[in-house]
Amino acid sequence: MAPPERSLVRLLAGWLPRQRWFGGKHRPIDGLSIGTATVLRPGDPALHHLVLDVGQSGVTDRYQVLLGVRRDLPERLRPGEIGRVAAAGGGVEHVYDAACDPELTGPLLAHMADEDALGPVRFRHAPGAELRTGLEAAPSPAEQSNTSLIFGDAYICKLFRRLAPGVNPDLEINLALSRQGCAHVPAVHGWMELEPGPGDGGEPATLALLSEYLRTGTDGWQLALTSVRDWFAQPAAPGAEPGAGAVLTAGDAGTAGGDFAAEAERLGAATAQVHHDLAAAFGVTEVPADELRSRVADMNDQLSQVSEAVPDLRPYTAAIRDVFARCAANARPLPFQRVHGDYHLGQAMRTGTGWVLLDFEGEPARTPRERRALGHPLRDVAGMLRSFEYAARFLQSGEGGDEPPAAAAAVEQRARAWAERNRAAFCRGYAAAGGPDPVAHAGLLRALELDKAVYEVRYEARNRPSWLPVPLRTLDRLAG
Ligand SMILES: Nc1ncnc2c1ncn2[C@@H]1O[C@H](COP(=O)(O)OP(=O)(O)O)[C@@H](O)[C@H]1O
Ligand SMILES: O=P(O)(O)O[C@H]1O[C@H](CO)[C@@H](O[C@H]2O[C@H](CO)[C@@H](O)[C@H](O)[C@H]2O)[C@H](O)[C@H]1O
Repeated sequence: MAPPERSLVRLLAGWLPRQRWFGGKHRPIDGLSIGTATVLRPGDPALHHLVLDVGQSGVTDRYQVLLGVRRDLPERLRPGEIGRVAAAGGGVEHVYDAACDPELTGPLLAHMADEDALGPVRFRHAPGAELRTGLEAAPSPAEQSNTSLIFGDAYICKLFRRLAPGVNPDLEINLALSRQGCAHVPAVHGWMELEPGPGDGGEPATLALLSEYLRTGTDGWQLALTSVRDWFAQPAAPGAEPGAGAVLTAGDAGTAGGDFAAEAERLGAATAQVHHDLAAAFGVTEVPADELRSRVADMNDQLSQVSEAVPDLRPYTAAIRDVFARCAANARPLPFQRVHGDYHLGQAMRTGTGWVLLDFEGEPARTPRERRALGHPLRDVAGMLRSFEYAARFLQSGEGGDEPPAAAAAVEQRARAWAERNRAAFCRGYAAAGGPDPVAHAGLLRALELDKAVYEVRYEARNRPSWLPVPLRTLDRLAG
């Protein structure tokens, strides 16, 4: 690529907001500059590693991009094209998203095996790990906040897109849990990091995490949706009129072909085990009641911000505030610890040997400090309970579509029965394996679930507006 890079910056400013992983889609980009640019592979095709400083509403975020540069762009790479720039020796070159080019991403593995350092980009492997190199990488088709590359059937490498200073909690927690001998996380094989610049506090920022690829795994979200589909395909109970009350119950949801409850219970147990190991690795702090009250104040702040931004939330805000107020009024000292922080069915994979938990990065919209903050483990339980609600309601059409009210009520009743059965099973498994009993902490759990639902309203409004009805649909009951 030829300097100056002004035309590249312009191209990137147009391309970024169209990327699933770009966290600032809801705000215009006020300024974009290239923080670091490192050639990881010269020639044609070339691989450039860029850290971009993206200014939006007075805040600057750092994003990582891998750019491929070629004189001729083969058809298969066209979907990733970002644009054309002037070439150093005259003429033009194509710039594209290198994540879709195995010729460029394959060598990342060899760099990790050799622990290379190229400019500020350092490659590391886990202590004692002997990496298999020469594997072809393909971008993962998963719906995700970052970009993952799958190397053969051996490794998955997650390229963190929005960078935060210091070690990423996903790497930090996976390494710590592996050291504890935790069976519910994938093995860490390597990572990439960026040398700290001035003002980074001397700690390298994690750029990528290379983990064991769980080739026998199916993600919990897909498994749950299969079960929900089966459940919705069941004929109505004999004599039942569509919409008639009390026809289908949580117990009936267990008679459907693909019952998920046993898996939900095992997932609850795995979650409790991971919480136990997190406590062993990072410790537990008994926080005073005031700390919980201060967290509730943060929950109220988030509620105000989201209802300001998303008017559909406003009808529920008063009821949500009441639940938060009751939680604050009943506050007492609680044991806080490191938790997952963004726990849902897509963060758990069912493998041949049991459930494995993924992605300990925390919620993408939170600051690095918030992501690392200690919390009550029921926060994760609340996240997963929300996910059962999501799965149950995912197949419901739009806002009820053109269905007559009675049919819509019957559908809602089925969704509720599936969610109730699996929520209860998960909580049972969690408590039986030693986690704090969700039933005994009902007020706290309800407040945490509502807080998560408010977060989801903002997440969906920003990232997937067509999904917004999903969290809204559950607020009526949860806040009532
Ligand atoms: N170790 C793994 N083995 C197999 N698939 C994985 C693994 N880690 C993640 N995945 C798949 O990739 C998806 C996204 O991973 P995740 O870590 O949640 O990424 P993100 O933080 O970008 O959302 C998961 O839902 C799962 O389907
Ligand atoms: O990308 P991440 O996995 O880090 O998490 C973000 O995206 C999730 C969606 O991909 C989002 O989860 C919400 O949708 C799920 C269904 O797709 C559902 O199971 C979750 O319960 C619901 O919160 C998550 O909130 C967000 O942080």
